[in-house]
Amino acid sequence: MFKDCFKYYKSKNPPPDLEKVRRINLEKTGNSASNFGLNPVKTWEVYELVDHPGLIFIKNPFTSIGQRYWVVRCLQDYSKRPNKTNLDALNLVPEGKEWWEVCQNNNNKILMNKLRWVTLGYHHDWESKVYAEENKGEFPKDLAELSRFIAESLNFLHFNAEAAIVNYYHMDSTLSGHTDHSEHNLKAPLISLSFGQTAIFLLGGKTKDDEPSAMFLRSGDIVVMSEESRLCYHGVPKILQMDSRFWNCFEENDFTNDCKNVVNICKEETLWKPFGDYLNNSRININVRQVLQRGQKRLCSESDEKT
Ligand SMILES: O=C(O)CCC(=O)C(=O)O
Ligand SMILES: [Fe+2]
Repeated sequence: MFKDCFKYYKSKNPPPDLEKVRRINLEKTGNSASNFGLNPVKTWEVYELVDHPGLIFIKNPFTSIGQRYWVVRCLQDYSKRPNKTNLDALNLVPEGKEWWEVCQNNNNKILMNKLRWVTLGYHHDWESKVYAEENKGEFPKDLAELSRFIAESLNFLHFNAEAAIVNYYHMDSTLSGHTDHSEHNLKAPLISLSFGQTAIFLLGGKTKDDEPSAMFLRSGDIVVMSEESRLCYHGVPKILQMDSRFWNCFEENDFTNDCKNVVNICKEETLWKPFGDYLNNSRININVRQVLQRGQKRLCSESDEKT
């Protein structure tokens, strides 16, 4: 069922329907939203899918400059060593140099499209499907704070961002149906942020036989997978071209943040241009997870588990 649906959306351009949703009213009002490039919480449009309890959708709560901020972080900063990327195995970026810098200096479009994922914090080993203590990098403080702010706004308290996968999609990229089950803490929600071109997102059930629902994920949209939906199959069969109004509409300009050089790039059109050019044919998804149970200090390494 999931596979058939995946193929259907991959080959056609059907509009997904998202009719069966219920609106959620948030009682919370966070003051620090603007520090993260978010509009005030009281203006957020938040929905839960009726057929998938626990799947929460926040319709683009970001300001344009806020969207730009996270895009610059993903392209220029999170892609840097020692964070692990799919490029590590390919030896395409010379020692001492960084991917984004090399792409810009040589206008290297081929290399630009080769980056598919970066992991932050605990690295998820795709082969063994485990997170290991030895494989841990530093988790970016700004992304951890953004994630906690989003979680708390939805009443998920004490969310600790410990791992993230940043997925970089181009117009022909897909992500096949899977569940995210390697985290030790499966009660904590999974927070997914999308920027750039639009994705068709499929959300199925606990098995591949359940019929999935399809929805558009546009630039700035946030999906939170929690409770019953936390372990459901999901995937991205198609990326669709969108216009760039989401990150180019400057009605506001009061964004301040510790990363002054990033904010400066977001506000200066000439500095922003290469990032905007990338985004015109790409989608970036940041998928944030809590790995540990609350109170658990560290993961057991494999040898600990055996003894
Ligand atoms: O790109 C997306 O919207 C989903 C990404 C995802 O499911 C994952 O990284 O596990
Ligand atoms: Fe996933």
